[in-house]
Amino acid sequence: MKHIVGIGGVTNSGKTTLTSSLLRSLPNCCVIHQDDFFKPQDQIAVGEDGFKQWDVLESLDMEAMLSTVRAWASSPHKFARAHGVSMQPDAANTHILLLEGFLLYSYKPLVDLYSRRYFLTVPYEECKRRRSTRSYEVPDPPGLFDGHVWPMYQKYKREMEASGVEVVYLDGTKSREQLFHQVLEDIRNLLLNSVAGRGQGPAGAQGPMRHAGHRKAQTGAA
Ligand SMILES: Nc1ncnc2c1ncn2[C@@H]1O[C@H](COP(=O)(O)OP(=O)(O)O)[C@@H](O)[C@H]1O
Ligand SMILES: O=C(O)c1ccc[n+]([C@@H]2O[C@H](COP(=O)([O-])O)[C@@H](O)[C@H]2O)c1
Repeated sequence: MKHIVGIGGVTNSGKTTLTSSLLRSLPNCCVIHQDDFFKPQDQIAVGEDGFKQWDVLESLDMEAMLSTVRAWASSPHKFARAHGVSMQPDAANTHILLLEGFLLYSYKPLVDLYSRRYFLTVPYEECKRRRSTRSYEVPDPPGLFDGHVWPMYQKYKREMEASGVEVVYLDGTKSREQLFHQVLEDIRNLLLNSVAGRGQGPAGAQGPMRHAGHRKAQTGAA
């Protein structure tokens, strides 16, 4: 059984933190981080507001990300081996791919492939506070959060909701432990139900995917 699980949501909501914990606890689990698919800086458009437009789908090479997902789907064993994930013999038929990122559910070719779509939220003030302590490869210029990051988050979230994509909202102000246990239990139920033949997700993975090369991917041993 192949399952693609999305860990999406606003910047600094705890996506990477949660994903790392899940990766250590789920069997035969690989991960792809959307941040690894940012285009080079010189390809990022500058908006009328003067800011580089990092927080739009066009700033990401989503075709390359999709190819990486397809590589996993076409041969999860091979993908796991290539990324140092050792197979758990007692769960040999279970394969999980975590996709982690801030714009996971806005790219149409991927949106139906998830067995579960989690979406972490944090309120504006907390998000801004966490973001101010974060250092990215390209540091935030003054005013970026209010002028670009938060408005784009709101725009994409509104569009996602309007398009009817089904997500499971998670409150990113809960403790790391609470979030981890909540999601781990939910995914374990998902796995049990799919083994029992009930509530099977789309397992994007089951579709007619061909193997495709990938640019960057990270994985973790279960
Ligand atoms: N549940 C949580 N409660 C409080 N702070 C958190 C929580 N999860 C993560 N953080 C902190 O928030 C910041 C962003 O976390 P991170 O996992 O990198 O978020 P994201 O991947 O969504 O940008 C980090 O400083 C991290 O330690
Ligand atoms: O990783 C990078 O190279 C990078 C370069 C410029 C900007 N970012 C920011 O990365 C944010 C998304 O990542 P995250 O982990 O905060 O959800 C997004 O809000 C961008 O503004 C990230």
